[in-house]
Amino acid sequence: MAQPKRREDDSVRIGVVGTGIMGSNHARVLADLPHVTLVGIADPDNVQAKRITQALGCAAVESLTELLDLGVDAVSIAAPTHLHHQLALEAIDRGVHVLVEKPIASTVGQGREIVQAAERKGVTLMVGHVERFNPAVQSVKDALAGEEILSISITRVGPFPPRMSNVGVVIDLAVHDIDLIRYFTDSDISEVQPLLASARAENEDIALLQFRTKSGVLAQINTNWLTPFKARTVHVATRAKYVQADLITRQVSECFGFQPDGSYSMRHLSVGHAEPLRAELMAFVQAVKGGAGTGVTGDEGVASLEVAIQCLDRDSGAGLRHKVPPKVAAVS
Ligand SMILES: NC(=O)C1=CN([C@@H]2O[C@H](COP(=O)(O)OP(=O)(O)OC[C@H]3O[C@@H](n4cnc5c(N)ncnc54)[C@H](OP(=O)(O)O)[C@@H]3O)[C@@H](O)[C@H]2O)C=CC1
Ligand SMILES: O=C1CO[C@H](CO)[C@@H](O)[C@@H]1O
Repeated sequence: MAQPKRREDDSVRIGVVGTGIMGSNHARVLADLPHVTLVGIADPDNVQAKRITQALGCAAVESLTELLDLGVDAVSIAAPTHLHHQLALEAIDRGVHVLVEKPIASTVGQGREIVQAAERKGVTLMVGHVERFNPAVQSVKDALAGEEILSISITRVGPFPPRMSNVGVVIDLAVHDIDLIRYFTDSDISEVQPLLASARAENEDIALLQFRTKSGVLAQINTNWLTPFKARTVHVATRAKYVQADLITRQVSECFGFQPDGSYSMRHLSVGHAEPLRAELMAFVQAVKGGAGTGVTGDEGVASLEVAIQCLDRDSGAGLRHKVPPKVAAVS
């Protein structure tokens, strides 16, 4: 068994809440970060928590309350989305800094309550929109500096994650890209035109979303849980360039120098190698220690969730008719 990591004098004591896909990754990265002591992991599934804590050398507990009782400065909440509100409020109430996975909560009202509670208690609140720390996203953002953006098109598709419950593709996946559209344009979204359908899953699993930002940029998101492989691409047209990125392979290129005869030049852009989650958690630790934060704030998390909820509210509902009809029992 690995030895428990000793607390360094200036280290931040952090606990992880939830040891599913994302929580295991938070724990793995935090255990390896300088100036951090991974105190423990809370998950009602104690078998899973113990498996991870034995490898990382920290405590396994069954609830956030027990984790807080161990004495932590901060928690990273990676439990299912519908629990973010209750868990974040409990941690904040105990004066503990919070990184909460995206989306900040299930409803805008809950998200705002988390933001207000953090402000009242004077604790750091960050939302885990990890794509902001994807080096390919950084490269796109750099390429857009000083450009007049005209349109953005983002695709985020893949197979249905069987463990998924309570949320559909808009809240679970499109919220990443709503955040990216707001980030790339430095603008809020003012118009929303959604088309949703629920083909195989209980909640919407196909979403074609169109937006206009306050700054006048047109944007679209194509997301679904029907594609057998994962794809995440970004295309941005500006007055002078066309920037394209594959967020998985981290290849980013730009076309420029458009000529009247249709010819143009193209170049590949340099992209860093940092692990996005490590960069995000380092930013959180830095913010907890009083440094300037570079992560997504609670207000930004709420703003992106608000647009996602508008998409759900404004869809006509007609798409739900695409649902696979229940099998008719054979007549004997
Ligand atoms: N930023 C990103 O790219 C990603 C973000 N996420 C976000 O992370 C969050 C978790 O997703 P994911 O890891 O896929 O989900 P999982 O279902 O894989 O894991 C969630 C874990 O939390 C546990 N849990 C349930 N209730 C509690 C509780 N009260 N306290 C502590 N743990 C609890 C679950 O246990 P049990 O199974 O027993 O219920 C499960 O082990 C979601 O909000 C999701 O949106 C997810 C993937 C990527
Ligand atoms: O990006 C992601 C990968 O897929 C997961 C399941 O749909 C999401 O929760 C997550 O945000």
